[in-house]
Amino acid sequence: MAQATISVAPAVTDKSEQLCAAAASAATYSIHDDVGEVLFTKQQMAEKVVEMGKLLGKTYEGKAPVLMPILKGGFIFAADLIRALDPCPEDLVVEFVSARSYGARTETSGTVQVSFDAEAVAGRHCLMVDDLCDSGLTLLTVRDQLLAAGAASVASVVLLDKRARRKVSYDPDFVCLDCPNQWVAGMGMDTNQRYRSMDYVAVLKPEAIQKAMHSA
Ligand SMILES: O=P(O)(O)OC[C@H]1O[C@H](OP(=O)(O)OP(=O)(O)O)[C@H](O)[C@@H]1O
Repeated sequence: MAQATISVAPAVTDKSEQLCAAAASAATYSIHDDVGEVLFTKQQMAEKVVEMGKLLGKTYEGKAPVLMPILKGGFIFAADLIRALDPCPEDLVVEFVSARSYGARTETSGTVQVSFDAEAVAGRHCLMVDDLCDSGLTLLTVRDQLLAAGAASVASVVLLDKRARRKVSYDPDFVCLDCPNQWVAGMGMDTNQRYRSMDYVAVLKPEAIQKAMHSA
């Protein structure tokens, strides 16, 4: 039998800039072609997630928290954060929250549709995990519904906080990075469902936003 060999590429600590440069010269389309500016690199975010994992690990030690990723955008940050919790709280459980307000738009619709398992949160310390706090409406709405379902406490952690866009009286309890007032994508954040898989946060080219918004 022929022996299979796997070639190992040289270690790269951060690929964001190289990906954009490579996309610019590539003949075939890549989502990286649509990037106007890289705002936060993979490495910058990874460092913040490690710090946050230590802070939250200590904060929730002995509290048996419920980690609640807010779908869809929060799933990538939540996956990174849960593995960074140090120490990992005993009896930690994960429950997903479905929340949606933007759809194929860049402004919140003003109404957030929320669903979660109410039985799983009664009497528990809940930590909402989201990619972004923008108007604040999503986290405010989910928090109120968790408290109404009997949660013992509700706090939030976000990867990015876009304070300039706040429309309601709500600030996340834990913030990894402050975000400028620009439409951003990547690390779970979408533009009409695209770009969530980029492992960095970017400002898209205006024409790319228009194209994504008008795609099926
Ligand atoms: O502070 P806000 O103005 O409420 O905006 C923040 C929310 O918007 C995005 O979700 P979106 O409703 O776009 O759904 P998605 O997570 O499925 O992309 C994001 O993931 C946050 O949950």
